This record gives sequence, structure tokens and C-alpha cells, in this order.
Amino acid sequence: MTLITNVSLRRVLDSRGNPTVEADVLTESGGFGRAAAPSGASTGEYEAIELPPSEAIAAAREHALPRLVGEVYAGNQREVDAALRAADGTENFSEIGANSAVAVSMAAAKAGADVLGAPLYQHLGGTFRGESFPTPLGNVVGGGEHAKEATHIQEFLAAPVGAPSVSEAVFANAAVHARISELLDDRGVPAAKGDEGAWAPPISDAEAFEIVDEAVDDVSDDLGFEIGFGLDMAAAELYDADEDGYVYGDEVKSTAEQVEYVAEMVDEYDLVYVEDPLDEDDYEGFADLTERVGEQTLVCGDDLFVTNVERLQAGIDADAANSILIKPNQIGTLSDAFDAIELATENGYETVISHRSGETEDTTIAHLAVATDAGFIKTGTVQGERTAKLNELIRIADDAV
Ligand SMILES: C=C(OP(=O)(O)O)C(=O)O
Ligand SMILES: [Mg+2]
Repeated sequence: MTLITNVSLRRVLDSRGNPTVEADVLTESGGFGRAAAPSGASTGEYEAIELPPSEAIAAAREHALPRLVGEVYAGNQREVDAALRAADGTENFSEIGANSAVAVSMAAAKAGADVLGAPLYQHLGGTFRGESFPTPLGNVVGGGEHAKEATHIQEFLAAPVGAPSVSEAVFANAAVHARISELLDDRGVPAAKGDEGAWAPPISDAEAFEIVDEAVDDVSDDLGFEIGFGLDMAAAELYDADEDGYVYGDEVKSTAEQVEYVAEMVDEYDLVYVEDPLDEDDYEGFADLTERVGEQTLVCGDDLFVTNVERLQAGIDADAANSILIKPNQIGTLSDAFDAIELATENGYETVISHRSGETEDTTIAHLAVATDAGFIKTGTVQGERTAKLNELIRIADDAV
């Protein structure tokens, strides 16, 4: 019933106004799935390769479609993803593009779910998945590669860890975002927004810490549950090999100073989460920091692990972190993302399912987070392509998908 009978690929717009790949998968019994690839700005050096969408589409039409159409069942995700890997023939999807691969992989999953008449999270996670829901990490202030003339740290993330429900957590993050706007206004700071809808004010990182801390406290008092915050430092973008350090405007921090700085911020602000605090090649620096603060907070590898089981295994062996960011397009297929989640979970690592800074209305990651019992989902706070996922989470929790 789920034999794939057609795959269509097209260019559509992403949230930055760039083209990206959208895939439609159709099955023998009329099952239909549509998905689109997201796209990063602060991409890790070891990510699977995103090709220009026209090239990715042409290559996938030539190499992947003959292996899928009339050959593979959409309900068998491993078979779909193996066909994509075989069609590509490289380690990093440089032939058909990770953007074509991930769009087809996710669209096939949706077509498989459609044939079953099941929501995607249930098709991916099974009937006996747990009862828990991920806590949304909401980017509320940021800069780095996502906005010019703003903070050096890429993302300050509200984390409503005490929220009684997904819906209350989602609205709490929106309230923090709104409160920050008021606090910036009080200080006479004009703020544009970055790629993910976070405020991108021209303030120092120190001032951003103060403002976010005040905003989460205010909203937490209003709502009556605990809201913390965390960071994505995207430190590979701050690291300059020529300077042998992390560049914050005029200041350069050595690796030891960077570890000290992050550990101090974790202490001072009770940070619940720190993503990519060190360069993407610095397993040792990650391990030093994890030894210092790993009992207090999540130390998460994004560019460090790039959703790749080999890089994750190296991190596990080195005690480099205690959590992993999962971005399906970093590795190219849902099966690969599942493998990374499984390895992480087996080794006591928390999983955080994540959007990219360039997104579409696609909601697959909301289902992936629920299907895999992820502790967290990082998918913005406001702005249509972000609320698409957050609203889908609310619907899933309400049994309304
Ligand atoms: C979402 C992120 O940004 P990008 O998609 O630009 O890598 C991130 O670094 O976690
Ligand atoms: Mg990141």
C-alpha cells in the first residue's frame, strides 16, 4: 500500500527568502506527504552538504527517483533512507544534496503516516512511546550569524522548565519575548529582529544577560512556574584560529578563559542549557567545561556533533558533553537522525530536536521531538515558520493532529 508511485521536487521559499527544496511523495494507495528542507547560517564544518536547490533537485531526479519510484515502500523509512544513501554514494550527500535527501526522507515519512491514517509522531514513535512532551527552548535575544550589530552570543533561550503543559510553555516563551521588548524600550534600545524572530538589539552580551534574566523572572512570577534560560554560543563562529581564541569585538578570550567565562555565567544565571560553548573541533575544551558544570546544566553539542553518530561517539568517549542537538538536515535522513538519538539516549545524553535559522512552514521536527521523547525542542518563539512547529506541538498535546 505504501509503495512509492511518484516523487515531485520543486524550489520553494524559505523564511530568509532563499530557495529551498520541497518534496512531495505519493504512494500506491493515495498516501501523500510533503516536506521542505531547512537551511542553516551558522553551519557546522562537518555537516552534510547542502547543494544549490536547482542542482540538488536535478541530481535527486537523476539518481534518487529511479531507486524510489515503484521500488521502495514509504512505510519503511529505513528502506527509503537506504535508497537515498545508495543513490548518493557519498558520506555527506554531496551528490544529491542533503537538502534533497532530507526533504524526500521527511515527505516519505509523512506519506507512510498518511496511509496508516496515523499522526506522524505515532508513525515514527509507535503506539507505546512515552507520555512526556519536550520543553520548548525559545530564542528571545540573539545576534552572531543571525543578525548584524547585535550580541556576540548567537542565542539567549528562554527555558520554561517548570511549565505544567506544552501549551503553557509555548505561551511563556512568547511572554518572555514580549517582556524583553518592554525592557529594551525602557532602556531606550531600538531592536530589530534576527533570522529566527529573536530581538537583535545593539547591546553587549553582559546587558543581554541582565535583560533576559529580568524578563524570565518577571514572567515566571506572573505565571507561577519556573522559567530559566540558556544559550547557544555558536562558538565555532567566534573562534579565530589565527588569534587562537574567541573573538568578542575587541576582546579575545583564550580557550581556558572561554571555559571560565561560560562556567561563571552558568553559576551566576543558573543557566539550564549551554550549546556549542567551544569550537567545533575542541572536544577537550568541551570536556573541561562539562567536568566543571555538567552536573548543573546541559552542555549541548550542535556544530560539535552535527547529528553524526561517529562524532557523537567520539564525544561520548571523551566525556565532552551531556546532550546533543538533532537537526535532520545536518545528516540528511530521518534514519540517521534516529540513529544519533538512539546512541545519545543509550549513553544518557539529553536530546534537543532543532530547527534551522532558515525555515519553512514544515512541522516535521515537532513530530520527531514527540516521537522520540526528546527532553527539549528548539524552534524559536514567534514568527510564522517558528509558530508552525510550536502550534503543531500544542495540537499534538491536544490530540488534534
Ligand atoms: C539553529 C541554529 O542556527 P543555524 O541554523 O544557523 O545553524 C543553531 O546554531 O543552533
Ligand atoms: Mg547551534
